[in-house]
Amino acid sequence: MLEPIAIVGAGSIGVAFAIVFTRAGHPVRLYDPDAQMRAQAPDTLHARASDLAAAGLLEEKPDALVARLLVTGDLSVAAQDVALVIECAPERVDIKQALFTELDRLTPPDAILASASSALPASRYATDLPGRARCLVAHPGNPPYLIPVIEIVPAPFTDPAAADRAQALFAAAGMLPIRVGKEVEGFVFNRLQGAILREAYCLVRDGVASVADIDTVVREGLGMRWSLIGPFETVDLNTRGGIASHAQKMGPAYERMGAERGQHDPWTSDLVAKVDGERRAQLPLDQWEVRVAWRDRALMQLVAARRKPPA
Ligand SMILES: NC(=O)C1=CN([C@@H]2O[C@H](COP(=O)(O)OP(=O)(O)OC[C@H]3O[C@@H](n4cnc5c(N)ncnc54)[C@H](O)[C@@H]3O)[C@@H](O)[C@H]2O)C=CC1
Ligand SMILES: O=C(O)[C@@H](O)C(=O)[C@H](O)[C@@H](O)CO
Repeated sequence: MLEPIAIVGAGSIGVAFAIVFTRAGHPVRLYDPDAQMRAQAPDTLHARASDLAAAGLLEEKPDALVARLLVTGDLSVAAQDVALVIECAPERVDIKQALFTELDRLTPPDAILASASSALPASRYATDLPGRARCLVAHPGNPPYLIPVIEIVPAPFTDPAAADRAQALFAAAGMLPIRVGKEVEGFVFNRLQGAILREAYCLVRDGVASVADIDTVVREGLGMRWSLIGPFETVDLNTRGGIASHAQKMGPAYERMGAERGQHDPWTSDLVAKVDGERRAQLPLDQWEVRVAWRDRALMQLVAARRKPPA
């Protein structure tokens, strides 16, 4: 029997995490103070699991996942003998602080207390807890049962073993944990998303493009490549000579664009050398043509898959 998992908050992300962990075979205790959210959670989980099954993405019947779910309005019931708590309550420090204080009292001392927070580091609400060493952020992309990356964000006081344990639990449940090295607001996922959103809002404000057209540029352009390769690999493969050549050619233009928005973070030669060094360790330049051809074959498969009518 796999360890029980507690999920606190039965909204969009809480129910999505309930799918992740019931699908992985864990008993899941889902807590919410709102009776209506509690009442609708099993049906929502069953409906999403049925969609997963129809897409060929679920190896069990949806009923099997619901059978592992216990929904409760009693936090102490949810917290009993769990290995991991995922807090999915509203994005408010006061609510998270109150919950972490209660969970620190109610859970076994070795249970990991993880917040799904979009931007609030654990040091904003766990610093004063006796059990703070087991507290951290585990920030998913929505929905986590389809988007595998999850950011494990330790606070300065988090025990590295607790972060390791959290990564192991999420990885065993089929997710792709990355360790964020420093506590910053918004971590990596939402800082990158925020950078794009800030520019997109400016482009709409200044009458440069419509909301729909900006979404098209990302969906039918940047996003197609980014669903296969990340932003650094994208420009590395776009430019003969790799990312160092890209920085030389495009760096001044990107610096001017940043200055327009009041941002002055130059791509210094040391920074470019660091980025280029990491890229060359992943892809020696003598393999550049081979990888470019791979990229195009992967894009061809993506284009072909998108042409297939949905089941
Ligand atoms: N929706 C998204 O795309 C993502 C959200 N998150 C984060 O996950 C957390 C939850 O977000 P959503 O699921 O979107 O919110 P939501 O509004 O869908 O659900 C929040 C749930 O928390 C419950 N709740 C309210 N007070 C509570 C309390 N004191 N204790 C326990 N539960 C309480 C509500 O009844 C509701 O069911 C937030 O911190 C959010 O920033 C993280 C990644 C993606
Ligand atoms: O975009 C996502 O899935 C996450 O990074 C989020 O944190 C939320 O969408 C956030 O931006 C709004 O709740």
